[in-house]
Amino acid sequence: MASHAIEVKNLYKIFGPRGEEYVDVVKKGMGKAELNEKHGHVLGLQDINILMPGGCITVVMGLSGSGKSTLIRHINRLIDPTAGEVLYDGTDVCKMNENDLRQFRRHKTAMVFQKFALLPHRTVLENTVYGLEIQGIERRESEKRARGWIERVGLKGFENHYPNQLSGGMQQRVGLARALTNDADILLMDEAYSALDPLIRMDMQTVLLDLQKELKKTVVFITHDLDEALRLGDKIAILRDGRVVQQGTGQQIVLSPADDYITAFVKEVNRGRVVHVETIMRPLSGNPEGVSLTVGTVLEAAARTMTGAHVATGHVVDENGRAIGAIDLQAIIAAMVTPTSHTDRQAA
Ligand SMILES: Nc1ncnc2c1ncn2[C@@H]1O[C@H](COP(=O)(O)OP(=O)(O)OP(=O)(O)O)[C@@H](O)[C@H]1O
Repeated sequence: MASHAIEVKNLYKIFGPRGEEYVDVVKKGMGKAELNEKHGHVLGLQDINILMPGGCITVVMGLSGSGKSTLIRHINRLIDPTAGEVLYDGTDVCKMNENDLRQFRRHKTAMVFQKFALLPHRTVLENTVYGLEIQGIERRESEKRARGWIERVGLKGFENHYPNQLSGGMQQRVGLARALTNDADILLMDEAYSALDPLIRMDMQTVLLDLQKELKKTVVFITHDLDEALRLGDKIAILRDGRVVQQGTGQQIVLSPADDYITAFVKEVNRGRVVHVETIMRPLSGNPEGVSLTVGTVLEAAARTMTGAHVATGHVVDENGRAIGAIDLQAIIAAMVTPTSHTDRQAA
């Protein structure tokens, strides 16, 4: 069975007329500044290797100019790589012929943009059916599907409104409904929520997480916001200057930042709301003691439960209620305290 995973392998993008000529020097260690200075070419991405598992949300995070948009645009080949592969279910998107690429883009991928990209003269319904219209799907069927998704994203009753009659959050819901109506396996979201107010942004994150529980699409989500990355990402890849500096689960990144750059990024994160009890539990020795904490409970909630029950010990249980580890309040508090730097942590 197809896994619907996306595998980015040894990907390089060097912007400029003779990018291919400089792949080797970059491989040998020439950095972005030197390449620009000596050869007038821009190093967009270098040696990117990321497995984006099917049915999961992979977040690509990084500051402005780190290469996030360049990377996501390779997935539906809006940009051709200078070297490397982008495999989807084993097929290299970069080698598809024109017809296969058109089919892939139309049927397998859908994009959600920061600026919504809605057609202003079309209503919510007409914007949502647009993709199906292009595919030549019969109106009755396309409208039925569109109305279903409009309802799912919480816009029932707004079908006949125009984009300028809607708030930013509502417009982004239309963008999401339009993308989902396509029924594509891959959802590409490029800074989709970055223009929204914080509360609306949280709402939209919740909408995506709720839908994803059921839809299990392969989502690639670009953001420069770590809180958003930690909330949404089953997996997070952090880019800097066109390179992946660290990839893993949010917890791995917060607990074991790969270098001082990532440490600085995660410093302000409330680890109590990110790290799960199973991550820091120790093996059970003897009978389970204290309060029972289900896998997935975050440290802050665990500490609250223990304090409420006036105990300093607990055990972690799996989905079936089986005890799988032990934990105590002291370990929880220790894990909630942020290490000062990567170097300090290594020395500790
Ligand atoms: N068409 C292009 N020609 C030349 N350089 C480019 C081109 N597109 C992107 N770049 C450069 O590639 C690097 C990565 O850019 P990219 O837009 O992918 O970063 P980003 O992380 O998405 O940034 P932002 O968050 O600001 O959108 C930057 O140095 C950028 O200037």
